[in-house]
Amino acid sequence: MVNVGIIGVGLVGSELLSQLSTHRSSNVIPKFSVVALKNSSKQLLSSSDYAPLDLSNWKVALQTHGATSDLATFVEYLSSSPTPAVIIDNTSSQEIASQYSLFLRKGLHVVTPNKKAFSGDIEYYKKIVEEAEKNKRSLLHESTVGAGLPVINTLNDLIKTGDKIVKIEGIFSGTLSYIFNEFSSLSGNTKRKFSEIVKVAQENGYTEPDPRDDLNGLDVARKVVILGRIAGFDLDLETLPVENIVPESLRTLPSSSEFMERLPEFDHHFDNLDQTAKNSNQVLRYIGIIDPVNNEKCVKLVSLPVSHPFASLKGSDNIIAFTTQRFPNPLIIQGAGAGAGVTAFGIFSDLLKIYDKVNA
Ligand SMILES: NC(=O)C1=CN([C@@H]2O[C@H](COP(=O)(O)OP(=O)(O)OC[C@H]3O[C@@H](n4cnc5c(N)ncnc54)[C@H](OP(=O)(O)O)[C@@H]3O)[C@@H](O)[C@H]2O)C=CC1
Ligand SMILES: N[C@@H](CC=O)C(=O)O
Ligand code: NA
Repeated sequence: MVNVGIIGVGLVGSELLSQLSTHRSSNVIPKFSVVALKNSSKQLLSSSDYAPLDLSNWKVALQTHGATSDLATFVEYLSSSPTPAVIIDNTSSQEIASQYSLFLRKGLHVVTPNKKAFSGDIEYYKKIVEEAEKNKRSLLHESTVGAGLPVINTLNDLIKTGDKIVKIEGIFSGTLSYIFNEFSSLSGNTKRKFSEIVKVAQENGYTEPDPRDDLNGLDVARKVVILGRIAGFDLDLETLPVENIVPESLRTLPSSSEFMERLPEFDHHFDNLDQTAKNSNQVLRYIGIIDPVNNEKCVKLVSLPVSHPFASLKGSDNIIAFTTQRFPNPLIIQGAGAGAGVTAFGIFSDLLKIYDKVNA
């Protein structure tokens, strides 16, 4: 049995709990026991015998019986588990990401869709990767790129088996994929306004808590940095060229709701960009590139001909193309790259890897 503590029970965390609960009830011998839950104000720990929490009622239990949130107590409880324990960080918090080093030293495995630790300070990134290895603990983050799509796993396998990366490029944002697939096409469908499409992306659970973190290119930049580092390039958010498509006067608005209210003022601006692309029979797409051969590493909005593979995506699909020494015709991964269900799937598949490892 692997004991699990979950920090962050928002969109992704709630879906993960639902998937774990279904898994538990359909397996004769359960693999996981969720013994601790936490959001930013409350936490719920099981008893000293680490009995599984009742997942049919966790929201009410956390709200009514939860103690005041305290990370030190939470970590102490999990690290005293008599069986292997995993901490899952389903937040986008820098504060939690900066504690992975402690979690690993306390003997916990770490699984997360939070990109901060892997795309932030490079020394901290190297330190936690080393600490995981030294302490023989897993530090898995498949859902940080392409949600549940097997992107990190594939890249790790390519690198560990000695392949050489020639180029990585793709559409790495479910939000920006959805927005431009809907907004910029050459088909004659009745066109929706840019701001309306952003709103639907938010309602569908694709966006970051503040959609400006998608539109400013930062979320894509983080993913490019994460893949670049795994591929052996010391990429940094500070130096990576990033095209920010948030209209300048909306960048400093204090809340995401104010931003969403004012975005319609710029619908004509996005219409103009689209029209310019259309004039040369092209569509707009937001892409990321790591191309060491041509020394190009960046994220940007581009116009592509409709015959380009990135131009024909659907919904929130991501597409990631790895060109390598062994795959001169790129190895391509494509599918839904955002949303609670597919993100929780990636976290769950990381958890299963840990279960298999500790039971090997
Ligand atoms: N949505 C998607 O498609 C994808 C999301 N991700 C990543 O998944 C993560 C979660 O996203 P999502 O579920 O949409 O986010 P939400 O905002 O819905 O949920 C975040 C959760 O984290 C909790 N939280 C925030 N800060 C802290 C803290 N310091 N201590 C304890 N709890 C905290 C919040 O608690 P409270 O409510 O009390 O503040 C809330 O429960 C993010 O890192 C995101 O980038 C990755 C891939 C795809
Ligand atoms: N906001 C992100 C969610 C996944 O990382 C996206 O749109 O891709
Ligand atoms: Na992934």
